[in-house]
Amino acid sequence: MKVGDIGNYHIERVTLQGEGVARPEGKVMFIPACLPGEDVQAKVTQVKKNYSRGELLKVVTPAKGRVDAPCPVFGVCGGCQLQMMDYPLQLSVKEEGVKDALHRLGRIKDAPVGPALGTDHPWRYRNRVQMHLQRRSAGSLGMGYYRYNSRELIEHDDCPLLPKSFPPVLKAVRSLIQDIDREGELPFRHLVLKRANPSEEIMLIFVLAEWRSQYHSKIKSLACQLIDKEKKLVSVYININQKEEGEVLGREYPLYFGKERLEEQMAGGLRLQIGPASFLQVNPRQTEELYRLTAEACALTGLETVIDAYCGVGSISLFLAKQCKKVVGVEEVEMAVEDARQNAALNGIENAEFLAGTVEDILPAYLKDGNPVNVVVLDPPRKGCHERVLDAIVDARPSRIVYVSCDPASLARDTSRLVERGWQIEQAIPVDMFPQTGHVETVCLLSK
Ligand SMILES: C[S@@+](CC[C@H](N)C(=O)[O-])C[C@H]1O[C@@H](n2cnc3c(N)ncnc32)[C@H](O)[C@@H]1O
Repeated sequence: MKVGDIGNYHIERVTLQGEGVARPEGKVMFIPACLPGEDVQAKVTQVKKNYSRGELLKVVTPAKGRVDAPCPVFGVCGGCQLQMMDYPLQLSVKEEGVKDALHRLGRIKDAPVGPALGTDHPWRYRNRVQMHLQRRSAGSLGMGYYRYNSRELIEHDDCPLLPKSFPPVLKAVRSLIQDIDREGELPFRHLVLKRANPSEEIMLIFVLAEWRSQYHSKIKSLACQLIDKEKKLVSVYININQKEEGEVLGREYPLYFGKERLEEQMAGGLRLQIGPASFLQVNPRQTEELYRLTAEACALTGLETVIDAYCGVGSISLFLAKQCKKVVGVEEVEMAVEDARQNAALNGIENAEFLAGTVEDILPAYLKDGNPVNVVVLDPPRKGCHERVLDAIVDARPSRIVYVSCDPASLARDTSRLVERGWQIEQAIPVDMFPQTGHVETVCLLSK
């Protein structure tokens, strides 16, 4: 096989990245945008020792579940991977993706997984978006997502995952920046929109490469005109991020206009104040399901002490507080911890305590001091938990660990460490928080 060869291939399965897997000559070949069971024609684009890659030329025999992707930039934009599948097939691919990670990466053969919990609203579900800004010339500003694995800007006015209220705000931002900053003086890098439910109020965060006092008047004019024009836009923040690569948001927030925080209200009546640096789950409907499953897995009787590690603004802690004796949240972003403390007060919750710092620093010391723990909830970012965290939890001997994961690979790695130490996966339920994309959340209950 060599680059440029054209051949017909049978797709055995699909990865969470939306790539079909074929096995020509016994070696793995990845071909994007294929469905399991399809016969396709593809051109070889890369040949490595253990695998190759191809470009899909034609679907020869389409499989059940193939649909036309509605978004015109699907396949080019890096945001979605599964739009060419109908929704039931997406759910089964996610369930298989979690099983495969636990079985193959975690070497946990008998983990009971699934079925994946879907949603009635697989479009326009996101309450947060990050857009990248690039100056094309002094008078013209590009705004969009990046192409997969690249920094090339893919411009598209109406991403079908965003709520209807976002595109008008994005258009107004672009046109006002072009009016107010004709010379291209302001070093914009990105912007972030966050939307609260059910008020639908929006916070806008402009990310700049640096801050200089002479930017103040232009920024003020931009923010005030935007807040005046877009009625749902109630808060504008400036964030400074000097790094070109990596995280979109930097640590400094030198300025804001309008409201300091948004307020999210959950179905059970829980109110959450959200600042600009605080994490908020992106799919509010499915978040309710995620937290309901988390609470079910915790099986609290009112007598337990719960640790909520990686707690953000305290959402899971406060969701569980009424069902347990005490909950202790740990979070590294100080602004989020301030939000969490305010949120406890706002909801009249007195049995929740929040500690600021990394879980790997705080939790081992906290548990070593002999503080009691019955149930541990872990909801780490994609990279998963530090080994120190898992060791400290094992030594503290809680009765349950509920691992809420947004990455099947790190879930597999971390749970396999726990399984090696005598823990057992009781159940792992994938929750589809991110329809059309290859991302999947999993609520995994472990006991000993
Ligand atoms: C997936 S979010 C979960 C937040 C929260 N449980 C929720 O449902 O909204 C992960 C959180 O962990 C925080 N975080 C990331 N790494 C951390 C670390 N090493 N120690 C403590 N917190 C961390 C992030 O700031 C973020 O708030």
